[in-house]
Order: sequence, then C-alpha cells, then structure tokens
Amino acid sequence: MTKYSKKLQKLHDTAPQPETAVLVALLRQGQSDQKAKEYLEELAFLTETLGAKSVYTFTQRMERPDVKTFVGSGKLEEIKNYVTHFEVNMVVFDDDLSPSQMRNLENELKVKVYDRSLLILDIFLNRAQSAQAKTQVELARFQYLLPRLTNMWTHLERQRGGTGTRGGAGEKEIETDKRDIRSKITLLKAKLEEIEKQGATQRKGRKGVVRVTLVGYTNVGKSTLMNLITKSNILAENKLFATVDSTVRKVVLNNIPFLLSDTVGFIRKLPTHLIESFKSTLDEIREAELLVHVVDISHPNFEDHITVVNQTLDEIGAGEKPMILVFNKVDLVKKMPTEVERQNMSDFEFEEANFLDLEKLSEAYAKKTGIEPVFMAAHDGTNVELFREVLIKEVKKQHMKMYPHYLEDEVIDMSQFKDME
Ligand SMILES: Nc1nc2c(ncn2[C@@H]2O[C@H](COP(=O)(O)OP(=O)(O)OP(=O)(O)O)[C@@H](O)[C@H]2O)c(=O)[nH]1
Ligand SMILES: [Mg+2]
Repeated sequence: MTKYSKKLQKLHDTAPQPETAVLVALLRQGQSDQKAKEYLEELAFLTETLGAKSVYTFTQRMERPDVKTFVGSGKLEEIKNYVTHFEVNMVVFDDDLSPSQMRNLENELKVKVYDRSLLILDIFLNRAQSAQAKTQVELARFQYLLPRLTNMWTHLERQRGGTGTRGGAGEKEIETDKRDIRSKITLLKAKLEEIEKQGATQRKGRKGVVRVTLVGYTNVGKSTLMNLITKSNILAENKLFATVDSTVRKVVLNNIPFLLSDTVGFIRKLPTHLIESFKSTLDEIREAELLVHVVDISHPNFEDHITVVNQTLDEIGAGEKPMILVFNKVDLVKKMPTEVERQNMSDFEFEEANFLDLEKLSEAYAKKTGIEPVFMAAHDGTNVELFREVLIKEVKKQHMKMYPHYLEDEVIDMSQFKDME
C-alpha cells in the first residue's frame, strides 16, 4: 500500500467496520413491491459484504429524491428516531448522494452515511489485490471523497472518539487536506498510467492467441467456472465482488490454445465514474475475441441482470462481441414438472412454485443471440462437457479468423505465453 501522511492515511482507511446499518431506498413510480424487495436484498448483501448487518429498511415512494436530504423531512425524522433509539452505526442509501445531501444527512443523523458509490468503493478497496486494481480504487475513492471532505472529517472526528458534533475540523485544515488529496490524485494517476503502459505491453505480447473473457453480474459463478476450466484456485465465494482483479490463464482444449480471463462483476446502478476508473481492467473485456456471459439462473432477477450486463458492455464498447451465454447454478432451479407430476398438482401449487421452463428460455435466447445457451452448474461440474464443446466450437471460429490456414500450421509456439501459467 502507498505511503501517506498520517492524516491522509486515516482518511484513506475505511472506517472500523460498523456493526449495524439501516437501509434507505426510494421506490420509483411503477416499481413493484417485489422488485423493491429484491433491490433492497441486494443492498443488504452489499452492506453485509462490507461487514455490517442491516437491521432495518426505510423506503419512500418518491419520483425524485429531495435535493437537500434525499428523503422527505418526515421520513428523515423517522430514520433519525430509529437510529438514535437503536444506536445504529450507519445509514446506507441505495443511490448516490450529492456532497450537500451527504453533509445534511450526517448533520441530522449524526452517524456515518454511505451512498451506493462509497459502499462499492469501500468493498473494492477491501478486496483489490493487484497494484493496478488497488491504484484504480484508491484513485476513484479520493476523487469521490474530495468534494465530500468536510463530511469525512466528521467521520474521523467520531472515529477518534469525538462526540459526533460538527466543527471539529477547521476550514483551514480541510483546505490543507484538500490540497494533499489533490496532489495524491496526481501521483496515483501517474502511477496508474505507468502500470497501464506495462499492461498494454503485456497484452500486446498476447496477440496471436484467441482471448476469451468471462463477464457477468457479480456473484453468478464466474470465478468458479474459471477455476473449473483452468484448474486454478481463484477465490470464489458467496459475496458480492469477490473478484476485483482480473486473472488471465492459458487453456488448451482440443489442441487449440486460448486465454481465459476472469473479471470484476457488474452490478445495477454501478456509478459511471467507477466504470471509468476500471477502464483498464475492462480492457480484458474490450480486447477479447469472445465473451462468456455467465448468468445466475437461480436468481429471481436474472433477466434484469442480463440487461445490466449487456448495457454495461455497450457502455465500454464491447456490446457487439460474439458471446456464449451460460445459465449457471442450474442445480438451484425448479425445473418444469413432468406431465404426471403436473397432473398431481393444483394450478395454485403450479403457479406458486415458480418453475422455470428451461427449454423455452433456451429457444428464446438462441433466437436472440444465434448461440444456444448452456445450462450448467459450475460448482459441481454439471454439464461442463457441454460447455467445453460450445466453448471449443466458438474459440475455433475465432482461431480460424486469426489463422485461416490453421490446419496446415497446427502447432503454435506456446512459449510466448509462458507468463500466463
Ligand atoms: N449452487 C451453486 N452455487 C454456485 C455455482 N457456481 C458458483 N456457485 C457459488 O456462487 C458463489 C459465487 O461464486 P463466484 O465464482 O465467486 O462468483 P463470481 O461471479 O466470480 O462473483 P464476483 O467475483 O463476486 O463477481 C460461490 O459461493 C459459489 O460457490 C453453481 O453452479 N451452483
Ligand atoms: Mg469472481
């Protein structure tokens, strides 16, 4: 980790993990209660990933957030009462807050206020491993904090055992720190540029081999699939953003070599500036010949997830790449009952069970994308053979584009990819 002045270091460190959190979300017009519930579950999962337990949820039906305090004054009063009464440590908002909203909310609530960006940035910061990912996250976090510095100061005052009242840090000190942060940002940018230059050279060295990149919503099983195919040991766990660094491995299937990369997962409402800061990590996606879009088919919102991923891919200019769709976690799905089973079931039972018609789904997606989706379970290898087959077929297509005379010069010098192993 980079060395900072003591003050800056404190500012940089994520606060000691608070134990309890309340969540706050606005419900937009036309948003069903079910959708809202699922979105809040995701927010609770994110909060949990940061180490806090969400104890209560506040929602308000409102088309646009209040300019000053995000929620209306009545709702804010309710939140405040709850937070004070139950001594909650933090309040998490499902959207981004403007610097003044954050300041006002902290003034009112007197506890740490997180918005979606800060929550995701802190998770990334905890998880980033490589110099590149760390530098990217540090930079994004400082840039995000700069206009919010006064608020962070109150956080720090509290951390130091203060009472939570404002005014601990003088304007002068804040100005000095802003200057410090600005120069830190300049340094980090330069460092990142240097790392990116090396990365670009490294990537250039990989030219001449098909590159396949795993993409998908967070927690769908990308790393699990990567481990299965490459026999690697990348951390895969039931947490959002287990992977922040990308990993590249060489794979040879049926004599055809290719590179497989695992990448950071996407999430809905991923702030654009965060995507920006991950641009170079996302080069793994942009420079791939083939994408494997992994979907957690057991998730009630999997269709939304597909949309979010496709939109994000469009945003980074990778929307048009050939893609294999993998419907993962098929073991957790309730498959359509057989005819006999159906006959022994009431219509109500049938509706309630929420069966998934895999065949219909398969047809619909094959029609849309031209490639039949693969249903599999990466964690126990169900259908991995089918996935391999489809993968080989699609890699071969890309390989043939690179080496039209492939059959004649079948042997490829793999020594150039030694660093991948
Ligand atoms: N039941 C079931 N669980 C799975 C399957 N594949 C992965 N998992 C689990 O899903 C969780 C997430 O898996 P990861 O491989 O870390 O997912 P990821 O897409 O890399 O997630 P991020 O890196 O956080 O974006 C882990 O607990 C896995 O064990 C599957 O086919 N079936
Ligand atoms: Mg992962």
